[in-house]
Amino acid sequence: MYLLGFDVVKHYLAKSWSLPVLTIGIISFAIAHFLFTALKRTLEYRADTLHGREHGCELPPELPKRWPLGVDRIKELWDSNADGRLLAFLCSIARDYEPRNMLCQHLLIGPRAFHVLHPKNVEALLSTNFKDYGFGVRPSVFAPLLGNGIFTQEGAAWKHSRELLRKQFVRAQYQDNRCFHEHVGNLINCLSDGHVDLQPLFFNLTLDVATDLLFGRSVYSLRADIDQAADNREFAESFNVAQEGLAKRFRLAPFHFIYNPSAFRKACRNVHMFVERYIREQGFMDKATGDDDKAPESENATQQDSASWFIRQVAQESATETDLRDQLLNVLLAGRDTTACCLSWTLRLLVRHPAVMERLRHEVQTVMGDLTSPTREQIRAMPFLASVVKESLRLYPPVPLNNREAVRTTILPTGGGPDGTRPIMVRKGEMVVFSQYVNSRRKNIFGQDADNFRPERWETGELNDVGWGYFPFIGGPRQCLGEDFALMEVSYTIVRLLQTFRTIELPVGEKVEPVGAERQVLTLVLSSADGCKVAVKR
Ligand code: HEM
Repeated sequence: MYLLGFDVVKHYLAKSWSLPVLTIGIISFAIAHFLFTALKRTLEYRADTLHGREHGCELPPELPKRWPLGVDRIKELWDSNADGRLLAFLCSIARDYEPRNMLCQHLLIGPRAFHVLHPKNVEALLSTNFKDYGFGVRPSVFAPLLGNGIFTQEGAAWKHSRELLRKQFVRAQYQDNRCFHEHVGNLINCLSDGHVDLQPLFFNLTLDVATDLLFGRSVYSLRADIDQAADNREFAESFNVAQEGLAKRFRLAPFHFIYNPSAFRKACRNVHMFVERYIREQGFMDKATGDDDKAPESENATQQDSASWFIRQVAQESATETDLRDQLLNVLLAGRDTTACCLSWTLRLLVRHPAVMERLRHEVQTVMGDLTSPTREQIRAMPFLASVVKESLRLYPPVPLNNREAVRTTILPTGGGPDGTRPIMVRKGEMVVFSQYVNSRRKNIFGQDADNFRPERWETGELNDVGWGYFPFIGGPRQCLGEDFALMEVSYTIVRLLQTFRTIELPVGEKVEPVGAERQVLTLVLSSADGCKVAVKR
């Protein structure tokens, strides 16, 4: 075909009159293509408008703005982000829409974006009309580090990855807590009586645990000052740099390609080489694993069997070494920072609420007595601990802000029109933003004390019908696969810290601000700008 086309072009060029004819032909084709596309878009737009009218759709109000194109709003957004208070700013806007639970805004550049607050709209977005939405530019933002894995895929490829990984996570739920024991021990060994910032240590902990689970080999970043191997250290550092790069690209969204410095590329390369080398050394792609593999729950399984079991199972269904590498890195990214942030915010809240800390200590002591190393059953017998973590995830969801892009024109069930009850049409290519952080502070969802840390609200039954008002792990088909694992890791760590240290309290002179008033760092996840400083005593 190609050669045939080439011959035709050559034939025309050979004739003296052919060049102008060719030029006119190309210009005519371009104009025809433009007109055809414009006509197609106009017809689609009209058909969508009609569809919206038939369903009684109306737009929600626009975000009030003083300057053309809402430049004032964009500036406010920028300033509040630089000040570490972007989410507080979004909450202040949402307050104006409280009774309707819906707002709409136009971005300076790019398509219209709807910010949904109403639980019915969140449900439509993440569950009922799941198929109408995609990730937009997310896959290409994350591609340099994550390639092609569950976190970046959509459609059939995502379904395959989801099924593959889901099986491993279901099995992982039967595991005992051996996977946490060693690393939480290393964390505790880093702490001596006195003041410490727990936040960076929690990031090390969750990296060590996640690499152990996924690769069958921890990078032991908590042993960096003792005996961490050089290649592990290089991996841990490179992974941090690569992840910071992804966060920067994420903020640039459609212009993410602008950010691709050599340090970022080098960090991604190092991470890839580390994982590939390990896959090759262990022969994960060569060994056909089968039923005789000792599953982690089997009685004869050793710690090593449990540790490399995950990677062997994923290897079995990965076509190439790169596929396997990408899947592992996707899960590592999904599970590492999120869990560290949850731990950090929970401890920050606990030291600022001594009565809650005291009640939690009492529960841990009652269930555990003199036993250390809590089992899954023991952790499940601590309902107050579960409420504390749930409340911390409500006020500080590690993924506080998220979005989807409509892949076809679709409808949100409520929030449009003057009384805020009409459905809203979302046209193909428009964005929908959703935020657990903002929703968590809605008084018409969580009551008058929505801003306060009160774990008891999860015990009284007052939130039995909260439904899609609470979604820190989102929900629907793309619900977090690591939820159970993360909750176990967080709970295990808190129990061990409380058992080891007689007191864990706010250091003298540390600020006590109202919940949500502190400075925050928003990357892909939400962390505290001032860390998690505590005073510990054995
Ligand atoms: C407190 C800790 C965690 C929180 C709050 C959390 C939250 C989330 C959220 C909000 C998503 C959806 C992202 C989106 O689609 O835009 C997600 C997806 C995911 N999470 Fe988690 N996560 C946590 C821990 C973990 C852990 C420990 C793992 C694994 C070890 C993990 C594995 C995954 C995976 C594989 C997905 C992708 C699911 C899919 O797209 O089908 N997460 N998580």
